[in-house]
Amino acid sequence: MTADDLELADALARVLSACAPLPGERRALRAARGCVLAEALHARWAMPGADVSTMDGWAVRAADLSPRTGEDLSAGTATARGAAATDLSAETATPPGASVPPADLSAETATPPGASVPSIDLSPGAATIPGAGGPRKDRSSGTFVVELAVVGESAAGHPSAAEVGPGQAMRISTGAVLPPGADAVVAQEDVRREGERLRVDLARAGQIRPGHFVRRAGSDLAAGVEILAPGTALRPGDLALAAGAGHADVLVHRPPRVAVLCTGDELVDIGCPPGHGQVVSSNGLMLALQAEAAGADVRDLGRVGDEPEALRRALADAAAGADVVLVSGGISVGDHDLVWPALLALGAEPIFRRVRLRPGRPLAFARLGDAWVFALPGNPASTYVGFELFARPALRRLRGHQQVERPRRRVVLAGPAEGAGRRTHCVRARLVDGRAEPLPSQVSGALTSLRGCDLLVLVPPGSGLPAGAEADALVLADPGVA
Ligand SMILES: Nc1nc2c(c(=O)[nH]1)N[C@H]1C(S)=C(S)[C@@H](COP(=O)(O)OP(=O)(O)OC[C@H]3O[C@@H](n4cnc5c(N)ncnc54)[C@H](O)[C@@H]3O)O[C@H]1N2
Ligand code: MOO
Repeated sequence: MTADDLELADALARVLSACAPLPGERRALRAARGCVLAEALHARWAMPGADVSTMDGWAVRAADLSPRTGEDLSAGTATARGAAATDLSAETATPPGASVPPADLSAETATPPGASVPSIDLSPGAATIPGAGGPRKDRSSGTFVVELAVVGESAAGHPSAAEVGPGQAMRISTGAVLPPGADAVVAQEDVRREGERLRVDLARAGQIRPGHFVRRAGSDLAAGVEILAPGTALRPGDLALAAGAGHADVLVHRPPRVAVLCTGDELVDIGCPPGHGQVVSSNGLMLALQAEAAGADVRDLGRVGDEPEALRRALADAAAGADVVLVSGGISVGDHDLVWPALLALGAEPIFRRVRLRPGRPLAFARLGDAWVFALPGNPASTYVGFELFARPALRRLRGHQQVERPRRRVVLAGPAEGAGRRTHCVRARLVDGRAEPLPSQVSGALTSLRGCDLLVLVPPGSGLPAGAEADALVLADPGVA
């Protein structure tokens, strides 16, 4: 027997248990935004594929700029006391007055576990700063410098096979592969090039440890790891990740095909001035847009009059090739409400006929051929609410989403909300200063009862709620965001 007069949760449970994610189809990445993955994606290679520089500068051996093991830091001739820390020559980029950036010791540049890190104390008062080529105190600036010989270049897309030997430095650009022999990068702001010599100001460059300004091979992703799980709703960043990790297309759940049909002799097309007793058919537009926003491919079948044979044909046509049919109007009990009898005449399997909801009580759900049919009441707010509460979760389930309902939020009412007796009253509201302000009209036949609607406040069965009371609400969109 057809279920009738269901509680909201019961009706939704029946809808969701009926609908399962649609089969997968392969899509180019460019066409997969918003789709839901039907497979696990793995990285086809490590990222980055090699050690690369994170700065424009010079590839060096960190040991050349660090104290040698066992060196007596206290007995040297050079002293850091009073050393000026900045080199404001033309080649350095730091503007006058700007502070010298500290060495980048973030996770990305940090020394790998197990590597030994010689420490250099560059503070005023520290004794000596040895270096491979012999760090020396610059007489004019008073700072400690290491001089390195310039050898070649590694540019992005043009790796160098040449080795950086002790006492040497190679020009390197951001994203370029670290050449053999080098294990760190000094930013170009921290050095001065003098012909074929490179002068590294140690007070300015800070501690240069192996891995400094280097993004290690595989530090982002190791080859073979899972990058995106099945069920992921794909966003631009996810698709970029898939591309970078070696994928040009993805297996996603096929989007549901939705047919939209409006019924009623009184309806006229959008753009036509209604005659006496006529109404512009706005529900078809609204449902098509709501379904598209839920990720469906929509076929708008326009309108059909209140004539049984024509209605049966239109419904059969709508169901052919559709996963979901959204039909508006003609689902109440009047002499001209012909949708339910037409569905039964077509052999549809009824699932439920009515829900304890206002607006949207005469709302039916059935299976016709291979399509799920939502017969939504014709009043515009009833159509809208019925779609949001039942059809949208169904479309999202078909599309493969795990989260199918609108986010729920506990809200405080800025004004009283009327109750609907034995029914849950789905009050349309705006979000104003964090509170739910019921729209002035709650008439289900009034289009203004949808204007600027941010929230559907679920007022439980009963006599209603006063201003200041709390209730659950479905959040339709961020305020002001389409
Ligand atoms: N005796 C009873 N009468 C009604 C009951 C009931 O329980 N017993 N329920 C009422 C409730 S609640 C609703 S909701 C409506 C639903 O009726 P229908 O689904 O049959 O809708 P229609 O009669 O076709 O239209 C209602 C209303 O909406 C306008 N409409 C219809 N289609 C469109 C469209 N495409 N675009 C814009 N507006 C549309 C239509 O002109 C009517 O004004 O039944 C109550 N009656
Ligand atoms: O159920 Mo109706 O949708 O209240 O107007």
